[in-house]
Amino acid sequence: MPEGSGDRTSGPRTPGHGTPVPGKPGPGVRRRRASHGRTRVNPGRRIAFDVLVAVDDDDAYANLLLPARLSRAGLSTADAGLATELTYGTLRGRGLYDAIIAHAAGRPVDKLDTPARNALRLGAHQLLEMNTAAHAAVNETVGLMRATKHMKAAGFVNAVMRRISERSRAEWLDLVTAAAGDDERTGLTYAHPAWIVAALRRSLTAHGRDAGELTALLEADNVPARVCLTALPGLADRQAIAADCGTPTALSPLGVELTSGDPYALAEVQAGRARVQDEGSQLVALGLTAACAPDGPVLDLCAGPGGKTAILAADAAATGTPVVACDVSAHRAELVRDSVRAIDADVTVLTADGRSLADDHLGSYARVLADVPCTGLGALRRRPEARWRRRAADVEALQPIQRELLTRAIELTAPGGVVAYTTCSPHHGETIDIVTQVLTASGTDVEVLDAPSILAKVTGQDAAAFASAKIGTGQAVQLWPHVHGTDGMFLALLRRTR
Ligand SMILES: C[S@@+](CC[C@H](N)C(=O)[O-])C[C@H]1O[C@@H](n2cnc3c(N)ncnc32)[C@H](O)[C@@H]1O
Repeated sequence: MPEGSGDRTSGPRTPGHGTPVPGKPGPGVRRRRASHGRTRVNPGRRIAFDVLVAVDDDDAYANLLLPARLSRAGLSTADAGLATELTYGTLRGRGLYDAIIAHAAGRPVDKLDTPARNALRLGAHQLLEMNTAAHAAVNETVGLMRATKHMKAAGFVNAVMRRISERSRAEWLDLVTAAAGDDERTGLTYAHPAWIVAALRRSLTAHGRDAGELTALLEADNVPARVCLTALPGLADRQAIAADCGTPTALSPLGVELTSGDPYALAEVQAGRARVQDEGSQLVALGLTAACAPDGPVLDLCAGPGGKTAILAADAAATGTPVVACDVSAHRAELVRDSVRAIDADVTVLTADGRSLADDHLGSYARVLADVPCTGLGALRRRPEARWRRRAADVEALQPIQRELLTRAIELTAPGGVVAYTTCSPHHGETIDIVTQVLTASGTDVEVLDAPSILAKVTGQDAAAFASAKIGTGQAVQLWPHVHGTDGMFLALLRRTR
């Protein structure tokens, strides 16, 4: 029998004294009348619940759906803040909450109906992370079931919530990790699946860092990213934007960290002269513009939605250099067109598979950006559900296209020209391994540049701040959320020698 169905016979086999039986209210909790028409649910909590159900049922993206729902609902700042904390916090902590719910309900969470499962996740987050008083968290979770007309599940949810409320987070953690291996325990503690814990540990060392940084990295993934803007060079006045609503970023010479307000409401953003963009994304685009290369056109091979294209185009506008931007998705190519609308540059946007751009493009570009599709393991703080959606097998599945796109990027580059290979993942299998494999196949036609020194010039920092894996005679850059405060962007700069 699927759950949320008021199955009163299931649940733990030997409930102890005072332990509520799923489907029946426990001591001290009065059963509310089934007057769902009158059950009031905080609008922020209701939106969080709807988003969780859509993420679970329809593979929706919380970072897109939640802002849309919030702006439609016109909530107070407090309620919008509550909705955001409930949604993101619950999605991030799903691994631990599911283990606890399964224990308290006596069955795995995938045997529960979607509404009951997500109401319980929300309730567990309130109880164990937000320290909401037990009676309030239980009543609000049950009220949510009633308000959304899941009357039969309300009793079951009530009983499971009461059982969860009997232990603290630390006690639950001890209980559900008692038989767990190291990575699983670390994952449940720091809200990551065990395979990502293992992959990030290995990636830290592969990029020349200490495995002891793992906890700091996992914690950084659980902190919402700073909101940063790029003031496009020649179009927007960075200092003026910073004076208005933020502070200049420490690393990117184009960046402003927003300290208040809605970035999309800013006049400069609406006019396309400034863009919302992570500081790490700014840096890898600037790494390509700062490398020494012959004069000649610029290609952005995987351009959508156009954040980096806008930087490349603004830079190229100063010299009248043509820019070609390509994306396999027509919708994303359209976003690229929009990203450069304010820039007075010669930009051509193509909808095409970068692996098979027409042969007349071969060997013709002075600078090529290959910002390839990847797992996004460096941007987990932006997409709280992504860590639970991704699978270890995704890394391997993406490798062929990453290799093909980088190989094609090199073929499209003129002799002496520079390719930037970038990912928003630090996974060694998508970064160092891909560059090494493609270099091996390219023989002596390609050399690896010293990307840390190039970024040092861009940022005014010491190159050591960006030191990462040595590849051939050069070195890549791996940015980290816990070190640089940016997304985990990877950058390798390669010169085609002939
Ligand atoms: C990491 S995103 C690029 C982000 C972009 N550079 C930016 O800064 O806004 C990767 C992009 O590659 C595109 N893509 C995937 N496969 C491709 C292919 N074979 N050829 C060209 N683009 C591709 C995806 O549609 C996606 O827009």
